[in-house]
Amino acid sequence: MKVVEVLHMNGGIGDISYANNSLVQRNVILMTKPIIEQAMSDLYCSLFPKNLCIADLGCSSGANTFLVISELVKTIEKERKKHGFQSPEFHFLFNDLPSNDFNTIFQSLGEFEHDLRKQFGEGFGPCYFSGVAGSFYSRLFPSKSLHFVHSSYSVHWLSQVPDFIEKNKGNIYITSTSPPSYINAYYKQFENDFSNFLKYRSEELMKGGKMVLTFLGRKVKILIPKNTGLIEEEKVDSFDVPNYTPSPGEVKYIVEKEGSFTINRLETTRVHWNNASNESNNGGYKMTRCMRAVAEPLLISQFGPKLMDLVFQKYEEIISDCMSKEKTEFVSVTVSLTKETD
Ligand SMILES: C[S@@+](CC[C@H](N)C(=O)[O-])C[C@H]1O[C@@H](n2cnc3c(N)ncnc32)[C@H](O)[C@@H]1O
Repeated sequence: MKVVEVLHMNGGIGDISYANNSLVQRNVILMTKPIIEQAMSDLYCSLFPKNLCIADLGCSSGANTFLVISELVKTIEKERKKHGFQSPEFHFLFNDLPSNDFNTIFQSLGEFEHDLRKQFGEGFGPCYFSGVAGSFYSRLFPSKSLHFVHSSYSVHWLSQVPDFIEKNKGNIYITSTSPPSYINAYYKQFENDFSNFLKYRSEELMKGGKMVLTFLGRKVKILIPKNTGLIEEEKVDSFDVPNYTPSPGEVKYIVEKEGSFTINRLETTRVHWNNASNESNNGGYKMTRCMRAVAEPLLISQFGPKLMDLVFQKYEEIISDCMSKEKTEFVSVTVSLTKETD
């Protein structure tokens, strides 16, 4: 499987689209808002740039990327008014893999810019928007061209499924019974990918530039339905999900080992699944739609489209049962970084 070609969220604005099922990710962004705000305000007040270049990496196709941008703009507008400066020229860069539904973003840009102008009034901007298709595990932008990089719930996706010595029979992801060599292969892949990510961003960010990254972190109970005979066993055994949920310690270790960035903040947040889906009764249904919007294209690439309704029906049963019995929560790890050197 070539992750770069296969991975994307469900596009469009339909029932099972990412755009309509990304409330969990929205709530995560809202929870990490103070960290994003502080990083942006520190950056603005140390450089007072006249042109400001901001990139959202793994932006997908929903409104969450606009939420991040408008929060960043709010912080900058507040600070520049306080200091009596003119509004900077904004350049916003939306990045995702080539198969992402960029059209949904582009079609919303007019309305988004109109809302920004309405909110910030005379003297705001101008704003320029660009879509950048490509993997963030490669160079995406010119050297020292960026002031600020944001990425939420994206960098835990790996560039590839690692090479395994031992298979993880009957499962498509790490579970408590996975062989240690399988878990280690995932960690090594994450370490390699995240180090490359840091290296490329350090080349693209200017001195004093900042980056806030949020990962889906460890300690989440992994709810993957055991194969119940719906799908041939060999197909399950030959498929592994290309993502790794790191612990805060692992993030810290890799950032320090790579050496290009200083850590300003490293925080863990927890979002209860019922809060995450804004539902107290129908949480299982909502969470299933959210998972489907994220995972379906990947699953279709291995198992075909026919069984998807049935697979997610089963998933909903398991997840609803689990949510009714125990505390189910997402753990997010957020790190705020500065590139101190030239
Ligand atoms: C769960 S979505 C998060 C979207 C958005 N940031 C949010 O918080 O709602 C993860 C996104 O990361 C993108 N992604 C994964 N690996 C990537 C890579 N190597 N380069 C660029 N984007 C990637 C996926 O295509 C997907 O759109």
